[in-house]
Amino acid sequence: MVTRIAINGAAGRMGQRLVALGNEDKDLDIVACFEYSGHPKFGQDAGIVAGIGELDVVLVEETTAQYDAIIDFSVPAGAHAAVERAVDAKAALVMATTGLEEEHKAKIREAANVIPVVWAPSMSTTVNLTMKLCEIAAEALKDIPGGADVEVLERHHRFKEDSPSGTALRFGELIANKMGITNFVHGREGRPGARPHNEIAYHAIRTGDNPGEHTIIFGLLGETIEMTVRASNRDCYATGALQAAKFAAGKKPGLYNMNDVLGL
Ligand SMILES: NC(=O)C1=CN([C@@H]2O[C@H](COP(=O)(O)OP(=O)(O)OC[C@H]3O[C@@H](n4cnc5c(N)ncnc54)[C@H](OP(=O)(O)O)[C@@H]3O)[C@@H](O)[C@H]2O)C=CC1
Ligand SMILES: O=C(O)C1=N[C@H](C(=O)O)C[C@H](O)C1
Repeated sequence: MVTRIAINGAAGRMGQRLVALGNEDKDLDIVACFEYSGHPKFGQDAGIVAGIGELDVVLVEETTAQYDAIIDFSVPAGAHAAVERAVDAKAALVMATTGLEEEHKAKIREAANVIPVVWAPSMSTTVNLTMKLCEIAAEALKDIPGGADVEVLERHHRFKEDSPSGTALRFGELIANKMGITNFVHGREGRPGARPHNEIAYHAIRTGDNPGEHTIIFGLLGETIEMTVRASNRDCYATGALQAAKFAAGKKPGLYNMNDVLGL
């Protein structure tokens, strides 16, 4: 069965890869590509913008095309619009945008009462697998004598607008839940004093064109374990999101994550 998809933020870095890879997938049909009307590429063919030649799908704000799923990699305002579009169209929603405010998150949760929603800060297989591994480590180390200090480092391209990454925050949340940690800090400066155990620190690095890298450190007295997961390009996120769209289309309403999609 072919899944008809719409892509929101289609002229962006991720949007272009979704257009290119979605077009190669015989089980998918790209029927709509959304951008906001002020975008410099608005009205242009989405395939040309993505560098794959004409697709006959133009960057628009509205469409009469019917779609089974909408994939959103945009900005918070764009994500808000994507939720409304999905609910109006009774389509599945794949929500990938990070840096959302509580009002956007509440809207996504509310939408999941009426449509299927896959929502994840990273659509990458290896990132989601690393999250599982970190949960195992956190469970094993939570009561270790001397304590285990958890620090989450992330590196992304200089254009990234939110910080720390949604993925870093999710790593912290999952580990904190396992270890009973309640304090979170962002970097350190001055003289903060000895590190308390009940704390996870995030460190966000922004350089060049890095498509995404996360290192999770569990530091003990006498030994350290670190897990690093690194993207070589954006296709790991795009293929995951396309897989999520196929998974969600036709599912019953509810909130799903990439573990559901990937069977992790
Ligand atoms: N979950 C995951 O696996 C991943 C999530 N992400 C997240 O996806 C988001 C997008 O990343 P990326 O593609 O690198 O960012 P880009 O800025 O390259 O792309 C976002 C696109 O959305 C456009 N846009 C802005 N406002 C709207 C709107 N109201 N409606 C529709 N489109 C709009 C932007 O236009 P303009 O450039 O003019 O602002 C741009 O074309 C980020 O939040 C990022 O963190 C990224 C990779 C993986
Ligand atoms: O903006 C990006 O590029 C990425 N954003 C996501 C995040 O904030 O976690 C996922 C990925 O790391 C790439």
